[in-house]
Amino acid sequence: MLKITEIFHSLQGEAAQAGLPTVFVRLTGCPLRCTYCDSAYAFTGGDWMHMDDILQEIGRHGTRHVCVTGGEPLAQKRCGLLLSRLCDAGFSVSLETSGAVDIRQADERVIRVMDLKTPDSGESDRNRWDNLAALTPRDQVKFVLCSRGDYEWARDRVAEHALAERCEVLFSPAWGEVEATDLADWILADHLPVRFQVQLHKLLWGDVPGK
Ligand SMILES: C[S@@+](CC[C@H](N)C(=O)[O-])C[C@H]1O[C@@H](n2cnc3c(N)ncnc32)[C@H](O)[C@@H]1O
Ligand SMILES: Nc1nc2[nH]cc(C(=O)O)c2c(=O)[nH]1
Ligand code: SF4
Ligand SMILES: [Mg+2]
Repeated sequence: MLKITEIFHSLQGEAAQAGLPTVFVRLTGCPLRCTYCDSAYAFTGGDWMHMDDILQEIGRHGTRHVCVTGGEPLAQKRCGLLLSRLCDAGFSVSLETSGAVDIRQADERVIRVMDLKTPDSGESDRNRWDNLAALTPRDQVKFVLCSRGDYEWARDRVAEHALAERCEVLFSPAWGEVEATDLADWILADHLPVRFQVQLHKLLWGDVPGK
């Protein structure tokens, strides 16, 4: 059984798979409290669901892509099994996870999108830097930026850990906190080897749950 806040069908709005029709499974609960979190409604509540019922509900939407998110999905012990079952069923699976948990729990077939928490998130002390050793070229590291200071911090971490040589690196504005055009100009001025992204779903539908 897993505690689930919502299962919904939308366009992937984040990371390198942006734009692909995807089913989202949002697991309940998170040990972090990022200042900007747009999914705080998933901290509590939710419904316990059997693994088979989750798979059946996902299958009902008829998509190839599944994104497991939260809350912090890997905070639930059975999440690793869900990810493997989804891979076995032939889905292309991505996982949104904070850098605060051991990402080795996730099947290597999964595209792991690991968020490294910046100083202005308020949770950068929780980053598990040993996760970097587990990254493969199919994974992605994401920085969600609240300020110019966060940008410079992220830029320096990319260089320090040669992140762009390990996997794709994403820089995203925290919604409403950094101007997207400013971030784009900073990346270009510094010739950073990173992918700029904005939350496509919020451009399309606004900041609403279930989209
Ligand atoms: C809601 S979190 C769930 C997964 C996991 N807890 C994590 O933080 O990666 C999914 C992604 O949304 C990002 N996110 C949350 N609130 C955001 C906001 N206001 N603006 C931009 N990205 C945001 C997070 O940084 C994370 O990369
Ligand atoms: N459309 C859409 N794409 C997303 N990609 C990651 C999301 C998340 O909340 O983790 C998300 C979301 O909430 N909606
Ligand atoms: S780790 Fe993810 S779900 Fe948890 S508070 Fe931060 S952004 Fe929200
Ligand atoms: Mg979201």
